[in-house]
Amino acid sequence: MVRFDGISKTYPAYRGKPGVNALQNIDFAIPRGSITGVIGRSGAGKSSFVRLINGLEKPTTGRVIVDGRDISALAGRELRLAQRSIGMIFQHFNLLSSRTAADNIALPLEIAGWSRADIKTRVAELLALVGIADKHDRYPSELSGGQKQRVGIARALATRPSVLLSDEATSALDPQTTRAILDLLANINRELGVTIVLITHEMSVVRQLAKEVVVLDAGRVVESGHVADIFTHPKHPITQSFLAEVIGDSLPVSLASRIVPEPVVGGQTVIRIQVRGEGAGDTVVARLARKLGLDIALLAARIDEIGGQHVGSLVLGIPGGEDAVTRTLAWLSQYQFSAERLGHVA
Ligand SMILES: Nc1ncnc2c1ncn2[C@@H]1O[C@H](COP(=O)(O)OP(=O)(O)OP(=O)(O)O)[C@@H](O)[C@H]1O
Repeated sequence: MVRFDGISKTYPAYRGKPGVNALQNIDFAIPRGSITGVIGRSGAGKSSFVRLINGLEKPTTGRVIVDGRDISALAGRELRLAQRSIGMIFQHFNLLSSRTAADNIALPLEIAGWSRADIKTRVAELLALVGIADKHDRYPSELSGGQKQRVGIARALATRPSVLLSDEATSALDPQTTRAILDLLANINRELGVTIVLITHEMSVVRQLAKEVVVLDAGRVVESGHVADIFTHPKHPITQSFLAEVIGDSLPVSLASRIVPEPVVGGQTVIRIQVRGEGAGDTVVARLARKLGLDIALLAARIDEIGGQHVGSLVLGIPGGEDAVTRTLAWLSQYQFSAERLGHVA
């Protein structure tokens, strides 16, 4: 388990630049064996958050406890020993270009003083684990981005850490390779029980891999919890904006161009319903049409899945004038669907 106890981090003023409160008043626990996504805009404090976990930064106040030990109080040899149980992978892989894949993976083991024979066995094991056993003697320049990140993952896991930190590890990869690397990380979490903490600005990464999420804004934790709960009921504007990246709130152009502000005789009122929760949107149109006896039109729909829950929106055309719209909105609010009026179409 990783625990932040009353953490704040201030970078001091430097060469005329003012000091920065990068993290403030953070009390937070990351459960053992979980996959936790840390999201936030640029400068929110994500990197500071993970650098505190592996002791690369010291907190200004508070303690960071990793597996029962106060990592923030350690220095020198004690810190280096503790850091063996915390692996890290990076956006640009950080491999040594003069070393083969195998020798890159061997590096932390050499530093930890393993014997040559043990290193050989362990490196072979790790190359197989990350699916590149055939790349043993390849140099980084001979590997694809995905293969380089596999080497990075193998190196990070070499000393059998209990925590793996990922700093935008898939940001430099194409979507297909990203998916493969995220699948690999999910397997590693499942099979080795390694706690994974991943910084990302990409919602698709959180959606595919994380079970828990921490939302940082201006150095504070503004929301945290299960991915499904947070994204079916996002409270903070930052969380809502991340969600909007996935489900979008733009209408199809052909529909948007038809919507007018004033009612159209014989036309429809356009409303948008937010869909949140498992199966939430499946039957709403049919139930609404049946209950109110209206020929409701489904004008647009976008539903996605996050943490096994549906999130998205349905855009409906309600015929029959103001009375029908009022009855529709009343019915929707009774079933806790939030709805907004977008205008009218002919
Ligand atoms: N070593 C440092 N010295 C001074 N200020 C720093 C240092 N590292 C980070 N900061 C500042 O602290 C704040 C938080 O930075 P941090 O890198 O933790 O955020 P981030 O969310 O990871 O951002 P990004 O997504 O852009 O990497 C920013 O205002 C940044 O400029």
